[in-house]
Amino acid sequence: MVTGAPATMLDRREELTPMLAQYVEVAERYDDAIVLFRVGDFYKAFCEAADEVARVCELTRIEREDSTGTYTACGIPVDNAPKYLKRLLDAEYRVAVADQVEDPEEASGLVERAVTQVLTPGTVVEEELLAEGSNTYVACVASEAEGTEASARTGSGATREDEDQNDPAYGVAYVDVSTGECAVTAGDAAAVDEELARIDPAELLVAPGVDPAVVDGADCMRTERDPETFDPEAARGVLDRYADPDRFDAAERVAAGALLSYAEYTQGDDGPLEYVRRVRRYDPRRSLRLDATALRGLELFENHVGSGRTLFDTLDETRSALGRRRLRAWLRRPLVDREAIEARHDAVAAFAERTLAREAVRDALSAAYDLERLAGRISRGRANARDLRSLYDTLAAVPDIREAIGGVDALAEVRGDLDPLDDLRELIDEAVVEEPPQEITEGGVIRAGYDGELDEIRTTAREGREWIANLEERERERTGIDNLEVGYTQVHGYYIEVTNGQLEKVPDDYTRRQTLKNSERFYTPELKRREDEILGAEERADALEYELFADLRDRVADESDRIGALADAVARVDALAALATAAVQRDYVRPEMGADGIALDRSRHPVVEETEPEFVPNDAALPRGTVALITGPNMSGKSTYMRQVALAVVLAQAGSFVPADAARLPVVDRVFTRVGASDDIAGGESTFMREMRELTDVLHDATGDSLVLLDEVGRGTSTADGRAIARAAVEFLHDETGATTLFATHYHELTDLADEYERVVNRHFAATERDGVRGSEAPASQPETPRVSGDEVTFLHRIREGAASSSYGVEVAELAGVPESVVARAHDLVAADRDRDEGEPTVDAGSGSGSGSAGATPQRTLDEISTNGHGHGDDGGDAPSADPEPPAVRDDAVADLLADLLDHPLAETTPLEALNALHEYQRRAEEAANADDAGERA
Ligand SMILES: Nc1ncnc2c1ncn2[C@@H]1O[C@H](COP(=O)(O)OP(=O)(O)OP(=O)(O)O)[C@@H](O)[C@H]1O
Repeated sequence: MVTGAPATMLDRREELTPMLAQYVEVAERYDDAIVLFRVGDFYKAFCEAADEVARVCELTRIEREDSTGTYTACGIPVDNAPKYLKRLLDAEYRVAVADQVEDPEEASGLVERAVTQVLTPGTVVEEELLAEGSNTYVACVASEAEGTEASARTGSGATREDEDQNDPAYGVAYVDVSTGECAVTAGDAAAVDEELARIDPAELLVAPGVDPAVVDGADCMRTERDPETFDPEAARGVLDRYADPDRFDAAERVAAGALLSYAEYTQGDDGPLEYVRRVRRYDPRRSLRLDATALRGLELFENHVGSGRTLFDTLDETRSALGRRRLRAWLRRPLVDREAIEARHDAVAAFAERTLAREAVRDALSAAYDLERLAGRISRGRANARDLRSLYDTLAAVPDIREAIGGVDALAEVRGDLDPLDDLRELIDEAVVEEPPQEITEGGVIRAGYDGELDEIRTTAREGREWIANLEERERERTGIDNLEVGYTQVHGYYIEVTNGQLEKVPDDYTRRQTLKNSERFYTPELKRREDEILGAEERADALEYELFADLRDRVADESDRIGALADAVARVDALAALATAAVQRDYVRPEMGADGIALDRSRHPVVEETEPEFVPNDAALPRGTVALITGPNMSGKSTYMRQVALAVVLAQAGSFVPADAARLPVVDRVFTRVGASDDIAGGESTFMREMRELTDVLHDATGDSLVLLDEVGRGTSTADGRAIARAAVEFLHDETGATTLFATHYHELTDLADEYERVVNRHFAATERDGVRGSEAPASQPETPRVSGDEVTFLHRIREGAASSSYGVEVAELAGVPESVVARAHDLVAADRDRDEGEPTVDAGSGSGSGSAGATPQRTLDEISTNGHGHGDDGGDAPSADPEPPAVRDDAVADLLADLLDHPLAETTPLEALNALHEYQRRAEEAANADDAGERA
């Protein structure tokens, strides 16, 4: 990274020209940024900074030579700056833009320049650099106990319980500098992780005392700040400019204060950001909690595989950037207050029932500009006349929206908030012409009739121009020179031109101004006077227009609270109309809230159904506290089913209708997931370690009001361990947490739990396969016609009562194109395994990681191991040579080992302890095996 003052320039400091010396001076103050200097129509960088700008932006460098020697320079054209600035930001640069802060014409000597803005990924406000329908946040994490104390407490030796008691309160603050939205909350380390996942900042500031592990999950640019900005008193001082600091906790104060001080710094350090009108303090528990794993697992906003579509994409029927951001926020933080949820459902229902009103509203919204960002620009003094006209156009759409939803009770509240700001609209319309120019310093902005003085000046200028327009004719008549012409040049002003042949007719009051080859140019005293008058008037008019405009902009800025409130209402209307549109177009149903458990009739997965032409709807009946064990072949639809149940919950609580024929849903406090292919190895953790970490979170934090999705828990380790962990987890969820749980598993023996535990139920996914190979679902017993094609498995994607008997791993391997010989061999092994088990359910070859299907050791069931010690008899000639004979083990040692494993208090085990424990269990298993071998040899 090349930031601050370029080294070469520092070395030659004494010799630099005044302008380069000025560059070095500014660059030294912004040593964390690459500094760009406004010179003419370019933003320029010099020496090493120039080399870097040229490299990142793919621009040419130029060699410059002056009295002090040669140096390189690189310029970004001002007109096309956003494109290049974006490249620098993408390369994780902060860019300090130094503008001329003095009129070059008035400057004596070097024009004064100062940094007017520091562009950073999280604080950009340029329209061209911002994503339209989403927020760009910069966030800050600080801890209450600054310094070493805080980090010492979260050291890895602590158990979760210890952590809970001692965990310092962290403050998390975030701000969108383009809209002024700013909020802050506090919580423990886990809450920080969860909040950062939801905020999804583009840039993060971390206070010095915060343990780096706490912010590990945030995948964005880190920004270092001077430790002093995190000083509690300094932070309080900054926050005080925006809100009463005593409303916040110590950690919140530090986070918000340090953050706002950074935001001010990036906007040119001109003091408080007027458009950050409030610092909202919120409690994450007042919304349905979705941590990073859940957001990812449910693919709300991101999808790394498959169609690439997300839940948000599917629902996004909004018509404005405001609405789009709001819908995102609703999905990110669904509600937990039943009344509030039902109020949203009422509003969506009202829109869903009224097609005309809905379409009228959506049409009107299409004309709406991004009010929040407009208001931001207006308050920052960066709005031009076109921005004010955009505000006018948006305000002009409001009455139509109000009219369309008039008289609808469920929409009365939002209608009431849709204040069309008539006074402001009239003011703008009176002041600003309909199609103003881009520039606000060159006139043509203010309407006639708005200001008496301006009108007078303009009249003077106009009369002057009229007088000049008629001059040619008058002078031709007066002098008898037929070809006399009146013209104007930038340099010489107005002139009367007479060709050489007519010069003798020139009257006495003509004064020579310029001699050309074939003609002479003259002026008269009156022409000169008029010229001065016109030019003076135009200049004064431009200056006055600018003044009037700036004044108007300030008056509009004074109304930013009202504009903000209107923006909020427009965002709500758009999001509600969008949800209604999605509901109507995709046939969603209004959920009945407050049920004691989940009951979905013919529910669908909102995203998969869009791409799957024959999506099979499925019911879900899960009374509160049910643990549903879901078995079935690979690819049969288990993950999809679990996700669709969770998505119904999320959608309902976000205010949406849900994809089902009927839905009765509880209000859930938290959705936990450990679903699907989250085998990404983030942060260098092993897959299993990550899985256990996620499981720990679930077991630790789930409540009776939570919904838990677990997919193939334990598959990251050996079958026996995985099975033990899965069983223990089910027992714990049933006995201790009481969370409603969907648990997909390939460990068929877990299905026995349904006999032992009251609220454990079995569900399975059916498939048919070529005749006679396996008797999973006898085609005749099925209500629907089974889809058997050739000798392939056909998935019915239909959930049923009871447990599956088979997992079809080998068939799936075949579908996936695993070589025929391997498939054939795997079939043989599965058959041999089944013969041995005599119908006893076992873990299928091909389950979990799928390794079993390609020739690994067939696994024995838990019961086999614990009851007779020796799982398998002789395999005879059928056994593959690679298959070692299962080690004979001593019953007592194994029984003890299993008992310990099953009793292991998972909920109180940190991931590290889990690994250690596993290591110990493995050691004991080996010891038992060796002891037995030794016994046999003796
Ligand atoms: N109800 C359904 N109707 C139609 N197609 C479905 C349905 N459910 C799932 N599918 C399709 O089946 C495929 C497999 O689904 P899914 O990943 O849910 O299976 P799975 O049982 O979880 O598989 P695995 O055990 O291998 O993880 C997906 O591509 C999906 O599009």
